[in-house]
Amino acid sequence: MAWNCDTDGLLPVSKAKEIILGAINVVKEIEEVSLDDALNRVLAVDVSSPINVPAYDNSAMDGYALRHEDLTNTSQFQLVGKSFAGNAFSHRIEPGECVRIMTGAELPKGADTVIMQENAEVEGDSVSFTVAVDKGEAVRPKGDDIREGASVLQSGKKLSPIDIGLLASLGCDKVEVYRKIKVAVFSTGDELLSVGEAARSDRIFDTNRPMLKAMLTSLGAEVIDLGIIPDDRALIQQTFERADQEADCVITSGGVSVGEADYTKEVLDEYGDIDFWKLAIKPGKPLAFGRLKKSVFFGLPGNPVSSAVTFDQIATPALKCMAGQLPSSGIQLQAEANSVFRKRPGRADYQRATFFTNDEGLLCVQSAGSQSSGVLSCFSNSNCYALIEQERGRVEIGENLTILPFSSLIQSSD
Ligand SMILES: Nc1nc2c(c(=O)[nH]1)N[C@H]1C(S)=C(S)[C@@H](COP(=O)(O)OP(=O)(O)OC[C@H]3O[C@@H](n4cnc5c(N)ncnc54)[C@H](O)[C@@H]3O)O[C@H]1N2
Ligand code: MOO
Repeated sequence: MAWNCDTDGLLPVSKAKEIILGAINVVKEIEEVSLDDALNRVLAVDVSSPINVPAYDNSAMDGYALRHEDLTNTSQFQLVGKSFAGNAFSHRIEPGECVRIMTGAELPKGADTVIMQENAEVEGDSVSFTVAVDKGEAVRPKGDDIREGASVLQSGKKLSPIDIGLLASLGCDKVEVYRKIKVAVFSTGDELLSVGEAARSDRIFDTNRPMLKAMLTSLGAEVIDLGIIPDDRALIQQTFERADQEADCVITSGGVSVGEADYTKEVLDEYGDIDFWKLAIKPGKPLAFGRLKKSVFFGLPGNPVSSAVTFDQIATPALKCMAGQLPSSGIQLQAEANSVFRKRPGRADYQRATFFTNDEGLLCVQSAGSQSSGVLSCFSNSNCYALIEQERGRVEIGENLTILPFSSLIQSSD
């Protein structure tokens, strides 16, 4: 499994993903949660519908229900009653009769068509219609949306608000989901301060841990926050042992490159079976991955942009798979470069950028500015990656580029 970067060059991103996906296990434990607690949980069973939706033929409009064939014989219908949602007209309608009907109300027996009230003229009990309609007009037939027994949602689906609505329409008040994956996170580095501590001119705030915790929460994971661990061998070892005991996955940031003042590598060499890779990705070249005694481990690079991009592009697909989610591929679009994108061949570059439609309706993309892996502000102002492939060099204005719109993990879209 080891990939020796020194002799074989940089490890391609696709190869790294393949190795990682081959090394992880999907959680097995299933739990039942109420529909109110099901948002963003991963469905552990296939769901088929216990009922027809809608449960009965009903009207899509406020209007008049009638037999379509009668429209060829008469222009005057006799109004014989009313059908309200939840309070239906109980008799069969006979030839030449119509029933006043409200949106959602059950269609009277015998009726097959509804004409909206805007197209009706009413005089006492006599109704005539001003337009011709097709049979079945404004009728929502029983089972039109979902037939009883039909497959509705597949195991592995992360439940969205729409899925919650769909399950509610079936009357499901509980769903079986995989338990949340537990992910332990900590940062290493003597230069780090926790947010809330007083700023110091010789320290930086721990940016990665709150950012990674937020991304993990968006993913639906249970986060175990182990804080900032100083550069102390015994403390780092203890923290790895605890994290490994408590979590399915352990994520750290920093200390995976070639720096000296760091014990992470030493501890990991003893405690786990970890490979230190040099990935063909920018930002985020140094990355560690492997197994601890019980859990899997991702050592993300310390620079905040590198940490976020490697989490998003490398760790996220693996964590989704671990959580039982079906594989999904994000949207890729082609856009025209509206600015120069500087790049040297050698690594796939996930540059932060903004896409937009120009006055001619053409999809364009503009660099978000600094591509330094310490500059989060440009990341925050962007809405996509401009993905410049491994072997490609500088991209000139007017050339085509692949863009990857950010997922909700990176950016809120509204
Ligand atoms: N001689 C070389 N130097 C470096 C290489 C290399 O190949 N040869 N790789 C560079 C690349 S690429 C990256 S990325 C960084 C990654 O280094 P580490 O993962 O070992 O991270 P650190 O050295 O600990 O920190 C890098 C940088 O990030 C800051 N940092 C660390 N943790 C946090 C945090 N939690 N919140 C905010 N900022 C953090 C740290 O202060 C450093 O500025 O190495 C390059 N060097
Ligand atoms: O990951 Mo480093 O430059 O690619 O920040």
